[in-house]
Amino acid sequence: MHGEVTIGGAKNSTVALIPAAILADTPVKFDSVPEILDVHNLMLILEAMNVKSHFSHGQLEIDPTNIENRPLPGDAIRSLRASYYFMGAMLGRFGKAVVGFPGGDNIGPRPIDQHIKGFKALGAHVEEEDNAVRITTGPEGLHGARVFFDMVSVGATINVLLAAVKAKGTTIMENVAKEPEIIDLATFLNNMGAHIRGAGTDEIRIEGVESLKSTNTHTIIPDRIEAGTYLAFAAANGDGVLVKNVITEHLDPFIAKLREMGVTMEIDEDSIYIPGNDRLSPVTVKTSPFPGFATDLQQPITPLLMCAQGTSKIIETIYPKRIKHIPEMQRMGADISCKDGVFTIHHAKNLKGANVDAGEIRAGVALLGLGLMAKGTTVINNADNILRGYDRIVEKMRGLSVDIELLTVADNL
Ligand SMILES: CC(=O)N[C@H]1[C@@H](OP(=O)(O)OP(=O)(O)OC[C@H]2O[C@@H](n3ccc(=O)[nH]c3=O)[C@H](O)[C@@H]2O)O[C@H](CO)[C@@H](O)[C@@H]1O
Ligand SMILES: C=C(OP(=O)(O)O)C(=O)O
Repeated sequence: MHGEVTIGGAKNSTVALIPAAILADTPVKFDSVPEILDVHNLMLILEAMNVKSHFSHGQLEIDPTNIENRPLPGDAIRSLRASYYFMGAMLGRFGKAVVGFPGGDNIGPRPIDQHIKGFKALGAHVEEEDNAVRITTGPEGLHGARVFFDMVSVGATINVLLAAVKAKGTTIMENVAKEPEIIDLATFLNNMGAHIRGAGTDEIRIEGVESLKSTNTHTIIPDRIEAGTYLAFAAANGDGVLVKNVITEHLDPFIAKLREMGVTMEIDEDSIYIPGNDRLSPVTVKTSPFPGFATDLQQPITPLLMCAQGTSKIIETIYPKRIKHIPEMQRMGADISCKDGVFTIHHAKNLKGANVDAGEIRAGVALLGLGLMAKGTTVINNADNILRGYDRIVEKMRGLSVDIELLTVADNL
């Protein structure tokens, strides 16, 4: 790999910002929007609610002024995890919501009990029916409340925040997630008149407001997981790769791990250059909520760990069943195993290209990374899972001299 790559807007911000847009009483505009399947599926959901949207060259305009509370399309809802943000957003907008159970990556059980606990604390009535969640409120609508989350959850923090932003009175959410994407969402809402304080700390305080109005374009923060993916691949296969549009602070634990492995990096204000060809040491990676090492980067860093002289370990504490890549990597000749959420990764000697399956987004991209190191051609089936969240990945990889081709294209991309 050789050349430059520019990181796109964060998937996990974008998929929260789009549902949040329906809380506005004006059209809203986003910039630096990634070209990913999740965005197209969220646009289909908006369309079903009579919300017009237009997406071109990284600019997304959404006009929720004629929104109607209509049933949402099941296929689009099931195509991504973040469709559940319509629960909080529709509650905030209409005081009621019926949303099908979400899809998203197949990475083991993903309960939403904390989201529901938060909605109930705000005064909502929640019922589960026919694979959907029906949430209603009385004539008074939602009211502010104190919510203590039993575990740190990105999704529950965002969903309850979306519901609370227009609720009457003060909401205090404790033990919340601190991910940069939550700060991005709060910034967008505050710029429209919301009163959210503490995003990025473990307590968020919201004073409900009556109306939200957009007056400027919101530029989405760069995707730290996309950046980490390219950095890991560059360190494994690179011959001079510059990764641009990076907020390096968002990648602190990842960069620290690369450093511990012995990866040479030239870190600038908003870019990182990796010369490549370093002799690498094995490490132990333990995933945890931000500011810890992101679970979404444990699979993308795996091919790099196979370049180290020795045995590395990954301890996956968030999704111990996030293992879809393992049998596929074994078929490519990798010496990797997993027991109870602990992955053991040995130095790889004789990797060979194979026909493999992208079981989910990060498993898929990790196979792509391993394919770069393997002899021969790798064919990745179900590549839609990668396209769910990696902005123009084929184009970007080609720009880094990778010989890659998209064989079938999803209908709605
Ligand atoms: C769209 C989006 O932003 N997705 C990200 C989000 O997913 P998501 O928001 O689904 O992940 P959470 O932070 O909610 O999950 C963290 C942990 O809490 C558990 N949990 C969560 C909610 C709940 O009500 N009950 C419960 O038990 C989950 O099973 C998991 O073990 O954060 C994950 C953890 O950083 C990332 O891997 C995903 O990329
Ligand atoms: C798990 C992920 O996404 P989602 O929550 O959208 O399934 C991910 O981005 O790695």
